[in-house]
Amino acid sequence: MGPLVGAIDAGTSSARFILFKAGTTEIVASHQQELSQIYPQEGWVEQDPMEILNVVRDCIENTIDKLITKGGSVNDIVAVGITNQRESTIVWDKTTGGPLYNSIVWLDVRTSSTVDQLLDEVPNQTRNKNYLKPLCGLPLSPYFSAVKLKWLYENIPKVKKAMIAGNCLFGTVDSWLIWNLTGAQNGGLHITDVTNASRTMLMNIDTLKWDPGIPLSGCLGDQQSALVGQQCLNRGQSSEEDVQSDLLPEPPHLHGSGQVVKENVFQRVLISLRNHGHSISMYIFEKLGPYINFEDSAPHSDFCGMKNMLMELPKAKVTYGTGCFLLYNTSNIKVHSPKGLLTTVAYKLGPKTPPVYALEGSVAIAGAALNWLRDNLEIISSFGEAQSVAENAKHKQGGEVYFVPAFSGLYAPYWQQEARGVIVGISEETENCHIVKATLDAVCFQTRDILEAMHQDGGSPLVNLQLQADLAGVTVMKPSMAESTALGAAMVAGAAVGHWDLDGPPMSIPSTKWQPKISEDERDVSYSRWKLAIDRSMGWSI
Ligand SMILES: Nc1ncnc2c1ncn2[C@@H]1O[C@H](COP(=O)(O)OP(=O)(O)O)[C@@H](O)[C@H]1O
Ligand SMILES: O=P(O)(O)OC[C@H](O)CO
Repeated sequence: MGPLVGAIDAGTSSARFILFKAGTTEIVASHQQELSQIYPQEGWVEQDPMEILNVVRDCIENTIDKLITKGGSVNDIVAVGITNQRESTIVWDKTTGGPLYNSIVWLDVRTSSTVDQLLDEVPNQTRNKNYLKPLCGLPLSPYFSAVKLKWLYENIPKVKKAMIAGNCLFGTVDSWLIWNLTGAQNGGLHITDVTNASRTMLMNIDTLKWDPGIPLSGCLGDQQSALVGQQCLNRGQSSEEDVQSDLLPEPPHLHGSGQVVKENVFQRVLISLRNHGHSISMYIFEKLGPYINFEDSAPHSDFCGMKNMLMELPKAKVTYGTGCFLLYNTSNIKVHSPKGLLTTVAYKLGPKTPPVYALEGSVAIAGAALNWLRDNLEIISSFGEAQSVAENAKHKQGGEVYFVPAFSGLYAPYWQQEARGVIVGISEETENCHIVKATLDAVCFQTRDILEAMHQDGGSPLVNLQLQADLAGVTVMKPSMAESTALGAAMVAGAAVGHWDLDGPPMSIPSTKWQPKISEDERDVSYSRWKLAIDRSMGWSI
């Protein structure tokens, strides 16, 4: 059956293990299991590190069982990659191997006051959130690992004691899993990679060094992995000069629509809706309006040729899981965003290759809002039901409802840790279906917020892509193989052992393309109402 490449995808809501046929997008066997979340106090989100580890182990074991049933064997697996929820902070005792505290999940906002204190320490009393951005690419926010680690040191005596004794290991979920899967107390590797490290606030994004430096390799944060899996790569580009020329293409000859469309940088945004059914994606794309064209299903290769579409590979993707993350590959260039986007490491393929960077728009609550409808409000019984329930709202009064799911503040482009969720526009006619619809709308509006920020960000490379977009219109593709995150980890792991050629032509992934069905006026009116709802969510938890 082999060679096969495995990918461990340890997300926030679920973990999976997936076996791909090397060099292809074909899934041979997989297993997925949900993960529980612990909410000890308002705004606190934890997970049990042992549960994460055990669920990952179960996923691996079940997948192997399925492989064997199909006639394969463990010996067919030539490499395993790992991809994971980022920022979540785990500390454990290197002598016992036991966690010293639960994982503090990326969504957790207990460190708001820690961030506040840090802001007080910014020179010249400016309280500038972006003070460290030139160094690490990130604003000061409870989102990132460093503040979570500081909180653990200051608040959990066991952690402080182990740190002082030199027995405490810190890591994001990738490090925790790798340490355990490579022997734990008996020589387990305590490593991470630059994509995860770039989200701790502890790594300099220029030098890619810790303070002091440690060489890293081996895995990818889940959103960067999805960027690779969606093939938003810079194939064959090794120098800054090459990158520049790619970003300054000759204006292409426009075939097809014959209409020059003024659009944004995202002429091609790849969307990965993991677990989300077809109809729900339809709904989302309809809402994303100006950024999307819908056309018939067509294989990836057709897409590349269509409308003489610039022969360029896609550079951006959005992935919807617990949160929603849009990453735009900016090649060797670190684009600093004045509009609240993060400058992050996209990937680094081996010790001798230069790092590739990305601009990221992070949204904390996307799929998690559906969990809230199911588990807290109990107004849907399954995720799959959300679409049909929301459809009912179309035929009923009471539909002017907007829901800003700022459960733990708002991330990009607002970075407002004091924001909290609001549902506005409720009338006597409002029913469950309106709330469900408003939840799905919120996922779309938040993505649009990010797209707007990217659009406005301008900056030299993006402005040039804008020109390209002006001519091409906008196409968004949803790959039929939705496990882009795991695929990225498999690609990188496979490449490291010579079983995946990342420089070769892109793999052909059948995809569906989308374009809006509602009018621009309708879209603009609802988006301006969304902005009003955002205003109402701001500053609530002060
Ligand atoms: N059929 C569906 N339709 C819409 N959303 C779904 C569906 N199935 C799962 N989801 C959403 O996807 C999220 C989980 O996706 P997953 O890829 O497991 O996330 P993560 O990578 O964060 O672990 C859940 O929050 C859930 O709300
Ligand atoms: O669990 P996901 O897939 O929503 O991803 C979580 C992110 O990595 C958090 O930054």
